[in-house]
Amino acid sequence: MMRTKLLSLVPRATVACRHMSSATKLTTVEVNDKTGIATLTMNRPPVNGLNLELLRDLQQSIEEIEGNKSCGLILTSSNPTIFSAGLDILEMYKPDKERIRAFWTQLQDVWLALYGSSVPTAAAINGHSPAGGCLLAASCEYRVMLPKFTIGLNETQLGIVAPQWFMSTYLSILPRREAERSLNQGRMFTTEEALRVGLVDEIASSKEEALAKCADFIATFAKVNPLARSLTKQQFRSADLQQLENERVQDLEKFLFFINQPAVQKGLGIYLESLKKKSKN
Ligand SMILES: CC/C=C\C/C=C\C/C=C\C=C\CC(=O)SCCNC(=O)CCNC(=O)[C@H](O)C(C)(C)COP(=O)(O)OP(=O)(O)OC[C@H]1O[C@@H](n2cnc3c(N)ncnc32)[C@H](O)[C@@H]1OP(=O)(O)O
Repeated sequence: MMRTKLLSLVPRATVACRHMSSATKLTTVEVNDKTGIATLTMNRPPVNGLNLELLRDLQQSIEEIEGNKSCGLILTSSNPTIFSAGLDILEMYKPDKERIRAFWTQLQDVWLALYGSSVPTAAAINGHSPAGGCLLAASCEYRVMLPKFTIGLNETQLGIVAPQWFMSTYLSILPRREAERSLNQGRMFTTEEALRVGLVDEIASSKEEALAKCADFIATFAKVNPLARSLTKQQFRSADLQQLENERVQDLEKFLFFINQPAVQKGLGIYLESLKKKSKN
């Protein structure tokens, strides 16, 4: 394994990091030698749109962290204002038949790996986090968010329906009434609102502070037996994980049927146009 000191890329207070993966282009993994915590950074400009390749790299990085006996995983973004814009709409608009199957299957794999991860997980949400971005953050056990950003499962606003496992992820954090209402509304929460409803656990004023708070959360497990901790986590999450495992093929077919509806394609086209117009103004 390649061991590179990345002192210039990390805050001064951090002692040393092992750069575990450099082969992947869209994610990086750095393990802090002192704490043993791995930081997984998404790096797909301009908005960390979750396309097939980013999802593949995410899964590879999660597996790398699991296999490397890291004490925990912190998910974050290299973009200073966007954690992740969610699924790359270009994967779903006028899709290629084979690629869209691979894309959705890969998204399932990433969720199974992250939601079911055996190590403690936290998200340092250093920017906007709509839809699939929110799903990733919500799949972690703890969330620290920077002010003046937004987060939420906004699928209904785009005319699409969040599948059951997106809902289960919300329900693992939010009270049922809040989860149902905000999913139906496609509500995006400001950082402060997200804290109030419990969608995020803490607010930090900088990315460094968010990473430190995530590391503090992970450190709360330092004296807990790791096997007891991970089996307990698994028991909490196994029904949700098992449900998708059992229904993977049906879930894929439902997604393909839904996304290929002319009305859904039309809606996605209009939404993409509105995003493009906005970015030109
Ligand atoms: C019964 C049920 C059965 C099955 C289930 C069926 C269906 C479920 C299917 C799908 C589930 C989908 C979940 C998703 O994740 S959908 C994606 C939702 N994402 C969004 O709505 C976010 C949209 N983007 C934004 O709000 C903003 O871009 C921003 C806040 C993230 C960032 O704002 P900025 O002002 O900083 O940047 P922009 O100028 O807006 O964007 C720059 C650039 O990026 C393009 N872009 C933005 N987001 C996306 C995206 N998600 N996909 C693709 N492209 C995106 C944007 O168009 C700009 O492009 P140009 O520079 O103009 O080329």
